[in-house]
Amino acid sequence: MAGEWEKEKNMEKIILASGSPRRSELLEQAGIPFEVIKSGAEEIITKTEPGEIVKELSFCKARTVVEEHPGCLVLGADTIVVLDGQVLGKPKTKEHAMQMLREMQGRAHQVYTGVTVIRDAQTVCSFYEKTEVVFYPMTDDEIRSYVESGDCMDKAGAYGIQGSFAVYIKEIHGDYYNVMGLPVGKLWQELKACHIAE
Ligand SMILES: Cc1cn([C@H]2C[C@H](O)[C@@H](COP(=O)(O)OP(=O)(O)OP(=O)(O)O)O2)c(=O)[nH]c1=O
Repeated sequence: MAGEWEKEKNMEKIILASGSPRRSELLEQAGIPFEVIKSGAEEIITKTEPGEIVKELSFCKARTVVEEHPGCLVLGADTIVVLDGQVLGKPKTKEHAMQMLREMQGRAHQVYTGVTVIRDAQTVCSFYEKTEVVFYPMTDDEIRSYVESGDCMDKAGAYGIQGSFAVYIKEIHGDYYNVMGLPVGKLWQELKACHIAE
């Protein structure tokens, strides 16, 4: 029985223009056939609204890969954290990570992931998903110890919901997988709506 669910979906293979191991893991888990070709896109932001920013960045990532792979379906994605209207990307240093996590104490923040799927010059779909997250209060020692573990350095907002940081997650409103970097449920709905998947 389980085998039925583990089977790869019957659809065209997607090129995942992302080096994020989480995104690969989620596509794998969903049974969506893919291969990874990392994008070297420069992340230039011209938008101001968070949903538009992540859509724009996901498009940039997909576009650089599609140029080298004409005719292929290419997926780009980007995740940011927004705290009181301020965009937080990945921390630049451990001190920066500590500062972000301290600022996120006692208030909700929003995680936005934008996804763009393109083929040649045609945008197949482009959307974003927003999830609200609230942490349990953390002492400065707990923040330091988490940051020292190094888990935070490659993640927007300086934490990974899917790892040891899980013990500090108090509330989540919306799609968990969106926080991890890819809203696979919404992606699947979009792929079905444009007849890429059935
Ligand atoms: C908030 C949060 C983010 N993240 C990750 C997802 C993304 O990989 C990363 C945000 O950085 P991104 O710039 O979106 O992606 P990336 O640099 O990892 O990969 P690429 O640019 O090649 O596509 O943060 C988690 O894994 N867990 C979390 O809880």
